[in-house]
Amino acid sequence: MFPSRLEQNQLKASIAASYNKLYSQFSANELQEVGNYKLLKVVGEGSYGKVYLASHRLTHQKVVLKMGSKSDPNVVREVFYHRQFDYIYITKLYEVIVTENYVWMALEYCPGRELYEYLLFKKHIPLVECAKLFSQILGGVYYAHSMKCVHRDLKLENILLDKKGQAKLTDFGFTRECATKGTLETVCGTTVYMAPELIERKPYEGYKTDIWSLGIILYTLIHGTMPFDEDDEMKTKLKIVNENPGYNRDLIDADGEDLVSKLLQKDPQQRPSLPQVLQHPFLQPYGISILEKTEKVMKRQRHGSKNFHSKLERKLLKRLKQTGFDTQAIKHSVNKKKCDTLSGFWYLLLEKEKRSEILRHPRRSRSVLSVKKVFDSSAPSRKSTDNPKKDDNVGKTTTLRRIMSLKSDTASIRPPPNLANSKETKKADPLDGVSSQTSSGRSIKRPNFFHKMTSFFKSKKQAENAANEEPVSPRSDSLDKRKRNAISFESRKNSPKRSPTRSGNKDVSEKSGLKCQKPTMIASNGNTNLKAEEPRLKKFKSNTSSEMSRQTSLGNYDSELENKPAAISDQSMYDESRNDNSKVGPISILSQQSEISNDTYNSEYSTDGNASNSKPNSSMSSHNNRNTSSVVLSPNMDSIDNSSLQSRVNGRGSMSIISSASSASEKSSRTDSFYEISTASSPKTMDLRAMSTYANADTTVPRAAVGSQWLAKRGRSPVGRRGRLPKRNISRKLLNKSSTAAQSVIQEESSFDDDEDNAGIPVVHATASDLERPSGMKENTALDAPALPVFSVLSQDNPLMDRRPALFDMTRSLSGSSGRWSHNFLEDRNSEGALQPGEIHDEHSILGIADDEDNS
Ligand SMILES: Nc1ncnc2c1ncn2[C@@H]1O[C@H](COP(=O)(O)OP(=O)(O)OP(=O)(O)O)[C@@H](O)[C@H]1O
Repeated sequence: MFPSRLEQNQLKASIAASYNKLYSQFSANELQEVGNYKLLKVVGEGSYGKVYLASHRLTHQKVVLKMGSKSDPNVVREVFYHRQFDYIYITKLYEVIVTENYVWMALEYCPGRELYEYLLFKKHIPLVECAKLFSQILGGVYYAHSMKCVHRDLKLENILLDKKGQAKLTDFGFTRECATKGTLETVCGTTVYMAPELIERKPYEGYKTDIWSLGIILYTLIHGTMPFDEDDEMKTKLKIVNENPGYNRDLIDADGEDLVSKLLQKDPQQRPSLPQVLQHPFLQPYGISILEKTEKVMKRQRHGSKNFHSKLERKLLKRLKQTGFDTQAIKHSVNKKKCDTLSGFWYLLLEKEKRSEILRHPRRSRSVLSVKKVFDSSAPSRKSTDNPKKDDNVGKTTTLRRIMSLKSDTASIRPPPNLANSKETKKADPLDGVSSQTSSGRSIKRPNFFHKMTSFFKSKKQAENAANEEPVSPRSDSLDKRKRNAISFESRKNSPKRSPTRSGNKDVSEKSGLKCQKPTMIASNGNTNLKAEEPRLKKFKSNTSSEMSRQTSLGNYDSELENKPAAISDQSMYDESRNDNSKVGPISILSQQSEISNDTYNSEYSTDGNASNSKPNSSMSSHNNRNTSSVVLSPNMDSIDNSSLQSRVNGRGSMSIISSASSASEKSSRTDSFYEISTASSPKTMDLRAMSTYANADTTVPRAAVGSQWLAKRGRSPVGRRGRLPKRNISRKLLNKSSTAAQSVIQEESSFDDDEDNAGIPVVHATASDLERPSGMKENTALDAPALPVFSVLSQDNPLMDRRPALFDMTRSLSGSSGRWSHNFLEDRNSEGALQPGEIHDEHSILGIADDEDNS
């Protein structure tokens, strides 16, 4: 029967509504999904855009999605190196999604955030905790070095804390391999972390400059201030080259000072090797154990230990196979480190399974029966944790009360919320677990006997607290002292009356906008005084690009920028567009939209992660602001009101322009991480490769060529999340035309290809002795560059103004089912000298490590 008119109208309305809904989904500006990941919230902001917390749609595992521009060579570099690292102290890169304009990296989520923020929160880190965290950092660096990779931008901001509070190395944007070059020339990093030889523009050994940066990190962790940090960048550099740092004896002990001074030797050859550092007394007992662990992992990987060998992996694989998955394809992706959809899925599923295993078989230490065991085992662990040097002393008095008393030293220092609430933290250290439960007041869902016991002793201990105070050790004493200082400082902070000094600080702090004045606590006779000259801890983002003068070792960094008004205006335009983006409304989570998006992502393009379109919702923005605020949380936070924080955030655009335009000014000294391109080389064409000289090709990833798009892109980079220019250089020196002949090669790694050609390719690994390069060894010229695949420089309309590596013209998602780079980039171009599809082939993976393994 023909529907009535009313029914017809209803049907029409329903169709129209569906149609409109579909249309609005298509035209939605807000980015909600990328590949298989649903964006949840913004957790940070990198050089090229926001960093999102996301959930993997198939496994519901949390990851971080970091956006990078395809046209940024550092992004290529980052992915290239990062995906080869598989170690517990390095953030895991699960998947890489390449869209039309962007590269998205799905990374292991580290809820503890940056070590920098943690340090700001704690003001300075107690020595024992320093030893532990620093050993973990060393573990990550040692692993990377053993694969002949140097990080070159080691700093507190590039170390994250995972859910267990473990340090993890991240941000491999400046990384390069040293297998083909003994000494490097390209100056990159962050000024305050730079070794003297870098400042002096000497050829340098990458390993040794990393060790210097580690020294800066250790010093800063202990003191809460940086050893060489002046408002004037030139002064900072002079200090780095000529002066030794001063030590605060209240904060550092003799071992610590010894280690820091060794790491900060001006002569790179005098700096110790990483195994030597890890064996240093200051780091014990953590150092040795991490050294052994790292070497074990390296050995296993070197010998090609295979994935899918553990019981859990085999079980999981079997289940997948039964479900109809192509397990061969999964294996292939994982073994080849493709970082595509399949390997991302596998890693995340495996993690989920591991977690379920742990839940199914909880640790005995958490059961009622193991209370005694926990407490017994806690004694030596505490002994080694809190005061390794007083082991004997502690060993004699391993009573429960003693343990709790020791515990109180660290319990007074609040960890970041997500660390405090971390179950894993408790697992890792039962005593810490007790502390976090009780001090954070976190309600435990099912209090068991262990928890009851804990609370009982805790309350008893509190009652007897003052009376039971025991002198423990110099180190613990100093912890106590600092704890008292911290408390005293807290009470001062809360006091409505502020000393003139502090209000003075507030002014400085508010005016400067960028620096966090950090009062130093000088404990004398139990009293806390504020120093008139207060050191500070600033955040040094890799956020500006400065061209180091090649004429003078301490020359003007910024002269180049003055000649680049276009780049600066591009920058401001970009800033404006970013501001606009932040005004967009909330993202709604649309189930239907998700389905549609998924289809899209499974097609050739995963998704379009267009930053200009990826408009975060207001909640995201506000979260981001919160984020930013947390960055400027200083010890002096009582003196920084919200408005000043906000003004800093808002003032970033102009600040970034000023700082990029100014020369060695005060501002530029604060925004001083850069990647110098003058010694870098442009991408190589096949033709050029044959005829060119490769002078100064310090890297093997693509570099800016004459008037390259990269320059323009960098110029339009968003303002860094801390109100400064993006981390890496904005001003890349324009190379003259001939300099395009100075080439770099993209070392295409085997896993981007599907074939098995590279099976059995030798893997280069460094031994500890390899890492000690003879001082006289010079950097190879680029002629020594390995015979690796080369991508041509394909000019577009204007060959001078648009030279960029063809790699960036790819239009196929890396995470696509085939995982092949598209050959589209070879088309529609002035293809003189262009690389033909057949020429993209597997080459020796210099860094190829064998197979994945279970680091946990
Ligand atoms: N794996 C992660 N887990 C949690 N947060 C992360 C992770 N990676 C990055 N973030 C957050 O995102 C912020 C920016 O990330 P990151 O520093 O790696 O980006 P970037 O592009 O290198 O930025 P910049 O160049 O400004 O340092 C970090 O400060 C951190 O807060």
